[in-house]
Amino acid sequence: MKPPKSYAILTQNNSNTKNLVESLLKQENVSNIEELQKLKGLLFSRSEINRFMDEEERHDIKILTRDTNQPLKTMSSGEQKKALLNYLLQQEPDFLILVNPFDNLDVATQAKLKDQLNDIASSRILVQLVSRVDDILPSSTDFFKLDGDTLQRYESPKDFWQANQPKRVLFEGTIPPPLSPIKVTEKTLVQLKKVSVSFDGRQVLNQIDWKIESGEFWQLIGPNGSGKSTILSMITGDSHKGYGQDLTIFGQKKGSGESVWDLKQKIGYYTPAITNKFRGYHTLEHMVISGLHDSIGLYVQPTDAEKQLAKQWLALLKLDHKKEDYFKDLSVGEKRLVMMARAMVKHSPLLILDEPTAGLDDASASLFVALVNKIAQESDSAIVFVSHRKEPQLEPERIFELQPDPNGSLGIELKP
Ligand SMILES: Nc1ncnc2c1ncn2[C@@H]1O[C@H](COP(=O)(O)OP(=O)(O)OP(=O)(O)O)[C@@H](O)[C@H]1O
Repeated sequence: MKPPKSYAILTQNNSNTKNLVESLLKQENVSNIEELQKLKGLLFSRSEINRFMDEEERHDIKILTRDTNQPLKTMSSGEQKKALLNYLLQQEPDFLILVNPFDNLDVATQAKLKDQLNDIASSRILVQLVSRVDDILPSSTDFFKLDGDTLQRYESPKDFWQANQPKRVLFEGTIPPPLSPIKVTEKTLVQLKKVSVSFDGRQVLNQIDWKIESGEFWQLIGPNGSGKSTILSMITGDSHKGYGQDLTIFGQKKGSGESVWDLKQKIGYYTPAITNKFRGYHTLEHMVISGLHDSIGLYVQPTDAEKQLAKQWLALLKLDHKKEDYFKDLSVGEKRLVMMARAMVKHSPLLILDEPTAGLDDASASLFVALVNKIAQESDSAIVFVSHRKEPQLEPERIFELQPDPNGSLGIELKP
């Protein structure tokens, strides 16, 4: 018997992924993929995990975590995805829609999930929506590209692969300088000395020593659950686990009465999930300028200098023609690029980028990485780039790896 069809849909920055997914779930007719009409589909995506997380936090409804005490929010990405896939399969859907299934997963977990999905593909229809061509499953039988709302079908796999080889984006232009540089006197921005963290008696970090100095470009790597987010949240002040530890940030020992506002002022933080907080009517220009004020939206009239700066950043991202558009009307990929400018506009002394390329298409990821390299070269900001994916163009000077161990992860510096 022939295995079921497996559809691969390449999404790009302008793709209306949400509309397509909604139509498929509502069992509506979607042109070029009519065979799925009236079949029952379920969704495997980051947004579904977020929805279940919300249910848990707001209404105390535990669905994916029925069999454990641990809240979904505190699980590693691999643990969350596993829980969601099991839950979906129990409901025996006719087809599964997979949106960027490998994002946020470490290499070993990606390989495991890939095997599992290839197995599922032998008995169930899969519809993959992926923004990176490398993520397309070998089981794919039918190939598409989503351009806005238009689903374009390729005649053959060969046509698809010929048309969609990832291109390297070369970065042109220079990074706009900050309006008012933020002064830091310390050379050492962050220092962890023998930092150990445990949750519910389980040790996650074991005696971590790490020093981040002004202007350094670090990549932080480590498998799912090794403690990367735990370290970052101690640095940004979002976790109380830093107290009582030997952790010094911008010259101030954690727990010595440092101001969280002062800390936030000096740290630029970007993770794709932040994008969801900005749902109001903010123009792109105001979005970029709001990065100077650390606010969601702008409550004061921007100055001419601020407008000029926003214009330069938007030009760099080739989005200047949309500066008066509303942020909420952009595609996901375009939103990410604007959020990236927002995080960088101030030239914070420390810039933390937490899996920033997740969900971007190949061209935008390449642009993003080129921009980060450029910032590293041209500015005084220290950068910590967290990523599972090997971004071929990324040029970190130093790599810090968390290596899991039964007594908590060890922190080791690797050669780039
Ligand atoms: N508040 C918490 N309560 C219980 N366990 C937690 C809590 N926060 C984190 N953990 C656990 O600590 C471990 C490290 O989690 P962390 O999120 O720091 O890993 P990570 O390296 O960032 O993972 P990923 O790459 O998947 O994001 C995981 O096993 C997670 O389940």
